[in-house]
Amino acid sequence: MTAAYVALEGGHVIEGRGRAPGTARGELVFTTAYTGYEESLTDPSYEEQILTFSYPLIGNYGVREERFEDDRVHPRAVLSRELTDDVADWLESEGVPAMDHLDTREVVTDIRDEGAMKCGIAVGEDVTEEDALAELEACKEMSDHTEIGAQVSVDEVEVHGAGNDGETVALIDCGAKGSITSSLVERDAEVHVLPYDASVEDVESVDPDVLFISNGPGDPANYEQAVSLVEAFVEDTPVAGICLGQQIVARALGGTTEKMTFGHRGVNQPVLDLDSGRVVMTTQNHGYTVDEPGDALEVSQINVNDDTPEGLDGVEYDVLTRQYHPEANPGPEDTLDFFDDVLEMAGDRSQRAVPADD
Ligand SMILES: NC(=O)CC[C@H](N)C(=O)O
Repeated sequence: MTAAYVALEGGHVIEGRGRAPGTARGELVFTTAYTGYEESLTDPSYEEQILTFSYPLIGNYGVREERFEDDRVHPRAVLSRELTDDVADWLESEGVPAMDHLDTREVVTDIRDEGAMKCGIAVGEDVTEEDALAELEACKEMSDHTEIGAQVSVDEVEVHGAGNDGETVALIDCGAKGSITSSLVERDAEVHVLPYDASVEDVESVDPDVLFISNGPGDPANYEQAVSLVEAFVEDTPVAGICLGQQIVARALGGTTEKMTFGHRGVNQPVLDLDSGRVVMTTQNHGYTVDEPGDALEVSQINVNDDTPEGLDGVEYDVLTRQYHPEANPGPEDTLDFFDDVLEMAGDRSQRAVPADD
């Protein structure tokens, strides 16, 4: 049996069974999702994290590329009670260490008590506890990954749905899940995917009907350029955001963000819409949250478990954001109408922009 050790912040080491070799370090988090492991493992928002699945059996319906949200696995390592060979082989081929046969209830309880924490992992024929502890020692705080956007963004502009007759979207790619783009293209939008550090001129050259800030990994405080884009465009152009995007929009408009203890990661987070009184089940993956939205934004939706802001509306400006993942993938599709609402908001703008008859 291949040896496997995971070292938690504070030095507690847990032994398991090696399933994919290698050493790694990252912020230890857990998801409660019981399906959707292909989507979660390819979600760029897990960059620089080590993902623990609390559901005990992962991989029982194989690995299919059409489910991927990006072209590679993003967590630095994977912990599970039981991983199937399909998933273990996939992770090995991606160079992502994985272990199973450990008590993931213990790991999840530690994270819930102590918060998302630094972690080191070592898996292989000859590895020792010390190898996992050395990784832990070298692990950085998530907020110290200041260039994390560059690790996950496109390098060049990509256009999806070219020639579609719907709205034009400038999607700032801070680590966007593929299904955000496809949800927009399915609704006839032409989506210009721009790098996370795109300039005001880059966005102007697209002349978008809506500026859309994507999800992404790490601390929203490390996305200053995206914050300045929202500041530059919000008076004249509708603005939308998902997850990291909500946090960036809030920071741009006078709000603040903070780190949560262990965050929300799963596919059954209940969210209350304050206007309609309707509760929807949502997919989530975040460790930061909007603390104060600021005067320019009002909270439209809250998390039923802890009252944190799940949706923000502009008070004067056309702004619509969600902390959860309305595109699902994985998870429930209760919230896909967010994309209709965003494109309707964008359409109102493009109609305003039509020159008056003379
Ligand atoms: N899915 C996301 O966009 C995550 C946002 C941010 N990195 C957080 O952890 O809160």
